[in-house]
Amino acid sequence: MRYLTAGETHGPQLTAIIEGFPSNVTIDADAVNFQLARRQKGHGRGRRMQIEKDTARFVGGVRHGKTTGAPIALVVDNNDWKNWTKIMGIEPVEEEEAKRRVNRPRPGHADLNGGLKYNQRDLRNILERSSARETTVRVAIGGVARELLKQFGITVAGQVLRIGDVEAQRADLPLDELIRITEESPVRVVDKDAEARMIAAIDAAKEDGDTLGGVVEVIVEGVPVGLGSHVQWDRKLDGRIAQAVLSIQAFKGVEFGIGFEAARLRGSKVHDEILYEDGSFSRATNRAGGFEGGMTTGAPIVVRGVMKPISTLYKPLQSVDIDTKEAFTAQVERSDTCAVPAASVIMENVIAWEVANAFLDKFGGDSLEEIRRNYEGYLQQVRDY
Ligand SMILES: Cc1cc2nc3c(=O)[nH]c(=O)nc-3n(C[C@H](O)[C@H](O)[C@H](O)COP(=O)(O)O)c2cc1C
Ligand SMILES: C=C(O[C@@H]1CC(C(=O)O)=C[C@@H](OP(=O)(O)O)[C@H]1O)C(=O)O
Repeated sequence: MRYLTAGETHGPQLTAIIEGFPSNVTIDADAVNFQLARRQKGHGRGRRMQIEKDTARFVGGVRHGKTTGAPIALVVDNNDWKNWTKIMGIEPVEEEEAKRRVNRPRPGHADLNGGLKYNQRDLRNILERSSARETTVRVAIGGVARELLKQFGITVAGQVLRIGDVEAQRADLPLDELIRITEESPVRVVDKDAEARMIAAIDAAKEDGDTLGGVVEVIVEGVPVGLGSHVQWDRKLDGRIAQAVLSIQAFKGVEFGIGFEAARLRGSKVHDEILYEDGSFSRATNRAGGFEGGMTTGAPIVVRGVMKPISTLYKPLQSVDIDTKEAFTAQVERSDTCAVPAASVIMENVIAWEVANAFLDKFGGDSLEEIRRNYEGYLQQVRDY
């Protein structure tokens, strides 16, 4: 499977096309929209989230609630577009005022690199596309992927582990409970004490015109052994997941299982011993986070991602005016203070897509029925091994 997205943050809509999705999968539009609603929540978001009410509009590939095997096309409208029609319209505009030109690049955003690379003197042409607004459709795509995963009992959930210097106690709960509890938290944690301190830290950063990043953990349960492959670099599923996580705007690091901690431990404290009980293989621990050789071990996938602090600062950093080349502070665009809770939902959904894609690579078929036959045959092979 593959997908492409298009659209600008203040343009009319974000658009996605998914190619290669199998037929006969029930698409619960409410479940997809639930993912979009989750992405809009979280303490620390700016005013934009009050303007938008994101919903996915399916415009191809789904009929009477089921996929047909044709490309799935979906659209998320930007409510804010009505305030930007002149500035973001296709037609040329003359007045400088109507352009809302950006000429003082924000350190940490895509503005300067993008301007130089695409030879754009209005950095709005860069920020409009680099904006994390694009993640609306990626979350909708993840929501579609989850509809396939659901058929095979695969569940994805996330929690925030850190915001700035406040660390939350990691909750080790059944995933449905984790989803239910984090859903009620404005910072997507289970640890109530940390929740209060995280909210206070976000408020303090906002007060100072500053921003905060953090750490997010995502868990995938119900994956069979053997998704991904050791035989070719780009078929390693941990590698694909890492790329997907790092493709989320502002994500700068990724780790699996005990992750970077492995660097300071001996091998005996890192690897997961192999057991054979009740007719099947298992592991004493899951320090590897569900991967060996780029393939799933059958244990839950455990991935953490690091999000840097938002780069638009209301007390802006030093920058340079691209016209005069004079020192100036960076431009201030309406912005979030902290988007780590929202990013946890994005991370869940981009990972859901990668797992669904690897699932199809392994059990590939054009219809759900064909995939199910292949899947069940493989499970029998594993049982008989
Ligand atoms: C959910 C979410 C919301 C974001 N909101 C903002 C924002 O309001 N202002 C901002 O400057 N950056 C925001 N970002 C981060 C920028 O999009 C990102 O830093 C920029 O595209 C440059 O890419 P890079 O940080 O990956 O290098 C957000 C990121 C995410 C995931
Ligand atoms: C629109 C979203 O996030 C935006 C991501 C973003 C950025 O620079 O990445 C900048 C802000 O855009 P605006 O200036 O329109 O408020 C965020 O609100 C969203 O998540 O749906």
